Amino acid sequence: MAMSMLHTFTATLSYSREHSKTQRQKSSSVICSSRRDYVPNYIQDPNYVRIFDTTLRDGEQSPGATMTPKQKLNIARKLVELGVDIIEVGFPASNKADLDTVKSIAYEVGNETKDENAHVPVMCALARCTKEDIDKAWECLKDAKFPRLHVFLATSDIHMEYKLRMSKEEVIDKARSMVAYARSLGFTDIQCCAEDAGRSEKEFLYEFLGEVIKAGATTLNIPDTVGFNLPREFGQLIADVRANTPGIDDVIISAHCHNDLGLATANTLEDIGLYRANESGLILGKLSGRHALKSRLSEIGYKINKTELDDLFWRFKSLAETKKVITDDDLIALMSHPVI
Ligand SMILES: CC(C)C(=O)C(=O)O
Repeated sequence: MAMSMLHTFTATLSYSREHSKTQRQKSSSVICSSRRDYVPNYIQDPNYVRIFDTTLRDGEQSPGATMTPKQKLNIARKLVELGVDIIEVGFPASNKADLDTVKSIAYEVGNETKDENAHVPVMCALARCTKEDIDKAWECLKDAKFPRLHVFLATSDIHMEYKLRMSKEEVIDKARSMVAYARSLGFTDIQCCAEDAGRSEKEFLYEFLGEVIKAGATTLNIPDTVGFNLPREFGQLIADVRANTPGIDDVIISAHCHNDLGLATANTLEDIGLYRANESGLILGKLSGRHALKSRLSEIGYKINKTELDDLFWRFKSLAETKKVITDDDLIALMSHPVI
């Protein structure tokens, strides 16, 4: 079961977020202003987050969530209106109906329009790591303005042993050669997915990802395929991938989280607008005392003496008169401007 931004109420669909190395979440006005010059492996504005919507593909995997071709086209049009950057339109090799639908949606909404300022999203199709699947994806997307291939292969021990029956070396070899094959057909925008990344052995994952970057992948999809990761763990996984994958600065990282434990949004947004309480569950505000302040500071890494606490406490109190909650960022700002 996965989840989407659009269909959270059904808890069925999938929701991905892409960002470059230094990105954080940003407002929709920034999203609109930065979208125009699409470069697959590079986002000019370091604060811009690309939205990859897989309602039409992963969303359909939930029991009872199947859609007719007409419904899919209507949804695709709505996604364009919403300004979604990348629409995963389907999995052409899975059945003929999907192939036809991907082709027609790519034609209807993924092409140049007369209005050169109109938003044309990237059209993405899923494929296993086989030539047949990749050929079908290319057949559907080759005339789109921005065609993207999403190719996947599992990297967790359990999937490699029991589903793929392949060794680590074979998995790397296959992924590398299929990314290169997609390039040879004409795909210049290739999203490579390490399926079940959330349960994969990390050193192997870095190696796999590094190799597909060398072969020509432009986005790396890091999924929590079985909806099993917790937010801190998933955040750490992304941080580790960033820190340890060779060539990572040349690609975009995409998070793809499933909602089996109800954590897809929290896992995806590495920030969900909640204030973090201290270990005893308290939020800092105008009623907080010295002890609470000192203990939160220590939790975020500041050790201060009595004199420093005296100084800080009164500045903290006067700030707390002006806002409801004092965040960690506020504390960091207060600490970086000591009066004594
Ligand atoms: C098959 C891939 C792309 C996926 O949806 C997942 O791993 O969650």
